[in-house]
Amino acid sequence: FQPTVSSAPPQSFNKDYIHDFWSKPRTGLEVESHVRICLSDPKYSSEDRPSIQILSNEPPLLVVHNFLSPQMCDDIIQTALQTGNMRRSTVGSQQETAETRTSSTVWIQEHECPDPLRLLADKVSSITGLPTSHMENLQVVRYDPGQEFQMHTDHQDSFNDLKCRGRLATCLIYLAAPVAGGETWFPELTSASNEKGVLVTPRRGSAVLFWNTVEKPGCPNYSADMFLHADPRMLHAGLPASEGEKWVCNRWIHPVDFGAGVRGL
Ligand SMILES: O=C(O)CCC(=O)C(=O)O
Ligand SMILES: [Fe+2]
Repeated sequence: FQPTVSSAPPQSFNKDYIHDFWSKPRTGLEVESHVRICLSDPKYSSEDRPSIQILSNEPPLLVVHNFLSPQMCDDIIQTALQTGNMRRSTVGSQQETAETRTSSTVWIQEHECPDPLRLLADKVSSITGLPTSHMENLQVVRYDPGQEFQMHTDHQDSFNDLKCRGRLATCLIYLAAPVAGGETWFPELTSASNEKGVLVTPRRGSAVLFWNTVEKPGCPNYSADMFLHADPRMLHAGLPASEGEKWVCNRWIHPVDFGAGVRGL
């Protein structure tokens, strides 16, 4: 396989980004080489080399270290703070607060922090093969010690009723790592060497990428308006940190274009 990756400017989705790499199960080596090719575009040459870890190949779960530079992570955190709008995080399409999610959230738009957000969207687009116009605004989340996001899937079947449909894929980035704890835990992704599932340790600038739904673009009979089922294997939790702040941001990708003004769910 040889995915085509264009050097189009980030915001204009170029059809060359489209590839059907994720339409069938892949080996870890295939996933690694796909992601390496996507991120080897000359426009990323000034950045630190990404290093790719495949934590599960089916369903795919990967971590890309150096996805964003430390400076870009700080810029996103500063932008979030400057809005003065951080509020208790919510869950679900009704945006309700819940005891299961105790962090604070703010949504930021691309014009508020252009370079990091464009770069982030562009890389996610090239890896997933989905256009940047299918992405929600960036959700920035701060956890103080003891705060957490209990077990959940990022897609919920009720999202099918929304115009924007569901959250096909997630790119979660650690903007600041706590001193201790705060791992992201995927308990269903067990293997001989990982009986308790996969535990991802937060590291500043690292991205965690995964698909949330059983149906993926390019799969047989896939269409943008089909019913999307949450993949129960992708259950995960943000565990509480015991010391230090943890900051993350989420970029979620939908099967349809949001049109002008990408909003958060
Ligand atoms: O904070 C984490 O480690 C996970 C966050 C998460 O799963 C989410 O925001 O949907
Ligand atoms: Fe999540």
